[in-house]
Amino acid sequence: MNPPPADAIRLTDVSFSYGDAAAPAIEHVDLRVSEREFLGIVGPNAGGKSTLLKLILGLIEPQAGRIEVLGRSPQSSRRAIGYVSQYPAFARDFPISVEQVVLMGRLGTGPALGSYRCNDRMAARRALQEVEAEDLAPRQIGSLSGGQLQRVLLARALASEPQILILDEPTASVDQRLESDIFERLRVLNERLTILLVSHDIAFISRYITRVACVNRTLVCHRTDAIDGPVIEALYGEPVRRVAHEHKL
Ligand SMILES: Nc1ncnc2c1ncn2[C@@H]1O[C@H](COP(=O)(O)OP(=O)(O)OP(=O)(O)O)[C@@H](O)[C@H]1O
Repeated sequence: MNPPPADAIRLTDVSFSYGDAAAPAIEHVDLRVSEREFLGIVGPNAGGKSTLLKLILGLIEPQAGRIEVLGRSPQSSRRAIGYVSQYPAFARDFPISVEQVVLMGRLGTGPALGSYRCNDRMAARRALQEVEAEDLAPRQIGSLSGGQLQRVLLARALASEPQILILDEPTASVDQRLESDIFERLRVLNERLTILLVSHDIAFISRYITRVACVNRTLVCHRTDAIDGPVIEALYGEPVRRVAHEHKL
């Protein structure tokens, strides 16, 4: 019998509050994500989804509980995570080429500072090939369509050759055809990468994910085979954005 897959991410009784905020953003959260799992993360606005991602990325530290990423602290594993944010961290009219944007994904992956090395350029090219956007390399970033930009941002995350990919609403600004296109790519990438994906649309993502974590200060996981098709409709009726979503402690 094959051994069960190792945990890529493990949170044990994690709580986090911002400054002197009255209520914690995340409270008593337990979560285990296996290697090569594709986990969806849903929840209402201000439910704590981005806070959960920031904790896993090691950008903030919990006041209570323990987080392990690939068996180490989130800070030690930071380079093993590729991250696609909801909004690009640069102005669309900044005069920079697609290749240079994807190369940014190599920053911090090696000892050299300043100029990129040959293997950085090769990794950037491989990442662009993987999202079928090689021909976009010389284009100015500002000239891309929303769907092309999304693919380039995915390539930037892949350029660091990560083991885990984390995406925060990657398809928020693209239409449904492009959304399906991105998700088909993620399905292929999931054969070798663990993927965590924040979305407001559980009905759509349930075709691709194995489990969904509902975050509303606390966290509850559901297997998608248990909440498929008509059950999703019955549970949510419409996108989670509009659903009052309470967890009992
Ligand atoms: N930097 C911050 N300082 C203080 N409070 C914050 C900060 N970032 C988030 N919060 C608060 O923490 C709570 C959780 O926010 P978070 O951004 O994690 O939710 P979210 O589920 O990602 O929301 P959305 O779907 O609207 O993006 C909210 O009450 C929010 O106001």
